Amino acid sequence: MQPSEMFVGSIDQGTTSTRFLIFNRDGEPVASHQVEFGQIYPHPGWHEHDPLELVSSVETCIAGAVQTFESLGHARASIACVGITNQRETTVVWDHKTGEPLHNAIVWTDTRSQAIVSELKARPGASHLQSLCGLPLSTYSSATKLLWMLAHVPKVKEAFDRGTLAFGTVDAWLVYRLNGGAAANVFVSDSTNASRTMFVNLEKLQYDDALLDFFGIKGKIHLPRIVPSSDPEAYGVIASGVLAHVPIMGCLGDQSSALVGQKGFSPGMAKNTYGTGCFLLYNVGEKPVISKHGLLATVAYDFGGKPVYALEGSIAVAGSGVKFLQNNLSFFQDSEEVNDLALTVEDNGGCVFVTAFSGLFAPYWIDDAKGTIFGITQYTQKGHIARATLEATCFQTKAILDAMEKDSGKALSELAVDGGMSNSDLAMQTQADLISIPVYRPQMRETTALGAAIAAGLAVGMWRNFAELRDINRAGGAVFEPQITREESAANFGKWEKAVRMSRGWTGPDSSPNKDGDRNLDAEIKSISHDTQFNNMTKTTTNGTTTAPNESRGVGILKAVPRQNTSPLVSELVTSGGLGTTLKVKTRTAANGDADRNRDWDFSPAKTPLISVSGDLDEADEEDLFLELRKVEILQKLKKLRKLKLNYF
Ligand SMILES: Nc1ncnc2c1ncn2[C@@H]1O[C@H](COP(=O)(O)OP(=O)(O)O)[C@@H](O)[C@H]1O
Ligand SMILES: O=P(O)(O)OC[C@H](O)CO
Repeated sequence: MQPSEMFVGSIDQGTTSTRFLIFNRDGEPVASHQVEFGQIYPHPGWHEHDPLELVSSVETCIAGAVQTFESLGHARASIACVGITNQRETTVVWDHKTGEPLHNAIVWTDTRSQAIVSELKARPGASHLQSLCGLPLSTYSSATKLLWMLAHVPKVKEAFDRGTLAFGTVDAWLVYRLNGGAAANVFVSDSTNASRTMFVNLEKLQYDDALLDFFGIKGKIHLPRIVPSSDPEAYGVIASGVLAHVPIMGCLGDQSSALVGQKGFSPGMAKNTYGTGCFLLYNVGEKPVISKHGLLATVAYDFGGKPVYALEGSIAVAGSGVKFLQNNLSFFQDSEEVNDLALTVEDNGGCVFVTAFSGLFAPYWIDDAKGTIFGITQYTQKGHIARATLEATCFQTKAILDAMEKDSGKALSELAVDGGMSNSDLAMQTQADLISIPVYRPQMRETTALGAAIAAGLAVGMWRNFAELRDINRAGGAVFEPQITREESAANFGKWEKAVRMSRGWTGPDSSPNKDGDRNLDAEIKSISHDTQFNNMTKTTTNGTTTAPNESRGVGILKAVPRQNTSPLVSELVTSGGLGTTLKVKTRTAANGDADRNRDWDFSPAKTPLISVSGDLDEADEEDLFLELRKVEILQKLKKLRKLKLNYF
């Protein structure tokens, strides 16, 4: 078949719906089919999918789109191959022998592993994970979801003990099942998906023994082989249905796929996809960049040569906020109505909605926040809440762009967008206003599906190189220019940042006001935990002398200096005396020896009111410790102590 006669199918398995699109060589979708599937919310903060329903939704979409394709006069045989793109991190476990799932998939938004995350953060080696795999420890990654299942689902633990437990992200599960399951046993995952598990070394794109060891699964679980995102052999062939025998040749996590679909092939190019969540990926070239400002390092795409990496800003709630207004609050019947509802009012009327349904992801990583609406009065209408919902994603995008600029040293000149919520003109205008650069929205917004089609199409020779993709989806886009000043934008953003600070700690211990004014201190502690970076820390000995951190031993008081040195309560907190008790932090010698000593903190403030630190501390140790102490729970302990005292042995 000549490349010009070929079509390529693309399975787009998203968080709320599945689609199958068939693209021609001009990158135009000629036929498609989409279905929504069940969202299972067993408890607050839990979110599951039925793995078998995910597979059947794919099969339904393939059948529906192929039927349309044929009704348009095309031959099924002209579909040369299929690509897959999928929701990332969502964790599926099945029995390697039978191919049957052992539990519902735990979706990327699910926060049930919060306690596991806290426990893992206190383990030796925790502070080094991000430099290996690019991801912070959080409820978001697959690893903590898997550990939750091992701890709480007997069937999963039994399979683990028997040695028959298979783990995969959605791509691996779909490829496995579409190939026929256990009989064919095609068990692979592409690098962009595999790198979201926390099990993979980001530079080598292979499982990392230190990471597997850390999570306690080394050699005990069946993991998919990691393969390039575009490969004519690795992904096997569809075993049954209307596309039986058609090969699968490409696979990309959906956010990587959208970057490819937007043709973000050069370093410095970025895209922001407003789907269920919202994800900004910035191409950084052939070396990963480990963020210092709350972003993730991830694989942009891996087409067989050198992999290309991206900095990623992940926002947990975007379109799902719109769905919440629709399904939970009955504000409207269809997502697209949010735009008109928001336009019934001139502005947000003073409302700020921190849509922290899953805590807040990048760049904040606050797992003890929950969704909170600030500024409600008798004046508030549905329209204000609708606006505040759209604005929440735009504010977080602004925070991510600021962080990205700090990490990369470069500012974006334009933001390319796509995904369901990008259909809202108001949301995109708001976005341009808040980030003070133009927002470009292509005419064809199925860029996620297009990315997987490109990955597969490159493998089959439908396109030979990136140059041949140049004209795809170039015409007819819309540009949203900023319409407010930078000062107005900064004022709006300041309000958002305040709301973020105030949403912290909701799932932490409750506290009530008392006559000592604890309530004010509580609020201040929350803001300290956010505002204070603790990297200007000084250590003051009991006689008041300030010393370099690694010089002294004996008893000392660590003094946290706020970033702009403006919060008087910080010094009150550390110097005003109080109960004189100390909290206890034990350091453990890391398994891999001296280099790691004292860098991990094992403490349980609930059990002991004493912090003591054994061994030598260098500056990095103290910084690590204080990152831990930023946790609101700990700071609330400090509130009682009014002083933090560290014992050095
Ligand atoms: N016109 C619209 N305005 C605002 N939000 C929309 C609109 N159309 C769809 N959405 C939102 O976009 C999301 C679906 O986008 P999509 O890119 O298909 O996401 P996913 O791949 O995560 O399933 C839904 O959460 C929906 O509420
Ligand atoms: O379903 P989406 O499009 O919001 O994407 C989900 C992401 O892949 C989660 O990391």
